[in-house]
Amino acid sequence: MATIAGPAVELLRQQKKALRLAMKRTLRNFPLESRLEEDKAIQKHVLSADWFAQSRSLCAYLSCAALREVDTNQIVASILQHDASEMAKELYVPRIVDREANMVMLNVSTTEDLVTNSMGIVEPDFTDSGGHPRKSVLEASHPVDVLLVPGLVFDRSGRRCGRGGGYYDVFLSKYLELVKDKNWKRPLLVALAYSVQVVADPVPIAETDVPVDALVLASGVLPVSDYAIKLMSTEQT
Ligand SMILES: Nc1nc2c(c(=O)[nH]1)N(C=O)[C@@H](CNc1ccc(C(=O)N[C@@H](CCC(=O)O)C(=O)O)cc1)CN2
Ligand SMILES: Nc1ncnc2c1ncn2[C@@H]1O[C@H](COP(=O)(O)OP(=O)(O)OP(=O)(O)O)[C@@H](O)[C@H]1O
Repeated sequence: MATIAGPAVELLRQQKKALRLAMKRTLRNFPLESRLEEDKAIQKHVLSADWFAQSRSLCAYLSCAALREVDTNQIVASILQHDASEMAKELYVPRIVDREANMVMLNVSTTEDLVTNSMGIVEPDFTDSGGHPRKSVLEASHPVDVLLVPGLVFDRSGRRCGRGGGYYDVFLSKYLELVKDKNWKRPLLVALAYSVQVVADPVPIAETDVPVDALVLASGVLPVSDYAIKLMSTEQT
């Protein structure tokens, strides 16, 4: 096996590296006004979706402007600033643990819980303001309904290429395993992407890459898995 897997793995690594480089260039050339326009439209689609309104617990990434990630500030603010008439939603956000692709999703209840780390990414501390450890989504007594994931390149089948850390792939495989073990309802994996981040050719993937169920684009919500098509069928673009 090793004689076959070796060169194949190396080829895939090179293909992904080239794809990431090309997409970073594309994003640099994507005009700011278009980016802001799409940020607004994408977040509006999320905020007005039934699957979002009905969700009680979510994981979401905290967008990094320098990385030109689709903005999640309005979504995060909306989750944290529910008014008395609405049911509160629980939010978990990523926190890097080490350089070995380990990441946890920690519960936060206010934007004051978030601080910018050395990589320019906003993250929560491991402990809350009272010094108590924050709850990890892996320790929660119930599953999240929706996971909003970042990424660099996507195709229309939901294949995803991230920044190369493997953080999301490792976390998602762990989390989906837990969901299966507990017999929980599977969460919807939803990626937010600018129009230029969806490519026509299939994104090269390995067995460990976890595809998403749906993409939210400026043009609308695009469910891609059978699971998402069933759950989001009224919202296809
Ligand atoms: N907003 C956000 N939070 C996240 C992620 C993410 O992609 N976006 N992650 C998802 O994994 C984890 C952090 N992983 C990261 C991986 C790479 C870079 C980064 O700055 N990469 C540079 C290149 C750095 C280099 O090659 O030396 C880049 O992509 O331009 C940032 C975060 C957890 N939190
Ligand atoms: N479930 C997993 N278990 C162990 N290693 C993994 C797993 N998933 C990915 N990796 C490893 O992580 C590294 C980066 O993977 P990949 O290129 O798929 O990351 P990415 O999707 O770009 O990043 P991210 O998931 O952080 O957005 C690879 O060496 C890959 O083998």
